[in-house]
Amino acid sequence: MERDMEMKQSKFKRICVFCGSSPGKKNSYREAAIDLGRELVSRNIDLVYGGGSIGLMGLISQAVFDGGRHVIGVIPKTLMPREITGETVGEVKAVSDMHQRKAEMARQSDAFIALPGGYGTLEELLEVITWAQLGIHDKPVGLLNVDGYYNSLLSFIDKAVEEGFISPNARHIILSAPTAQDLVKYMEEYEPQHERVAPKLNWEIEQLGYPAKYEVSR
Ligand SMILES: CC(C)=CCNc1ncnc2c1ncn2[C@@H]1O[C@H](COP(=O)(O)O)[C@@H](O)[C@H]1O
Repeated sequence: MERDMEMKQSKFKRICVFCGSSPGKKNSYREAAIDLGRELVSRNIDLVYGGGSIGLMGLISQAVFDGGRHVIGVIPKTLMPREITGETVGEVKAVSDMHQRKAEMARQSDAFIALPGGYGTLEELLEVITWAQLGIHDKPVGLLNVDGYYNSLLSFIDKAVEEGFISPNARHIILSAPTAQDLVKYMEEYEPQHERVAPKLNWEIEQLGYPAKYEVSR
């Protein structure tokens, strides 16, 4: 038993989860959000997410909070009224806008996972993939492909590789699996394979809003 716990100890301290502000139609989406929350708890991983209690965001944050791990909700001031996003469990970090929210979520986390979601989730997911491609970070990005929800996105990405718009190396940035257990395991084993195109520090400063004293001259 003790050995099991030991084996489950993660190299990640905090994972950022992007997910729908809606619950989706199938039970499996809601179950996957809770299951991922419990997987993080079992590996002693804290959660960073977009704040609030609506949709899958609410389910995962509650599961991680109930499991006794730290939850950080990063939420723009304009979305803070409870009638918009509901109650946030754990720590709340208020930011000024959506851009700052993404930068702060990225800065706080060691890896990213996308559960099923809509435009917001896709936008957040594609942004961290793009940042990885550019060498802004080298944190693993995982897609929890619940009931094949993301099959068409993955096919589209394969098409983009085939047509020469995404390099085969950059295709490896996205890890995917149908269950939280397998996904986190793959992410633990991830080694970046894509080439870096920019000096890392410059990008970090510009994109992730690092303190001005580190600013580089142009
Ligand atoms: C005004 C309005 C429609 C509010 C809905 N309430 C919301 N509250 C907090 N974050 C949200 C909300 N809607 C979208 N997001 C952001 O977009 C992502 C989910 O969007 P979506 O449901 O996949 O597309 C979340 O990770 C979150 O960062």
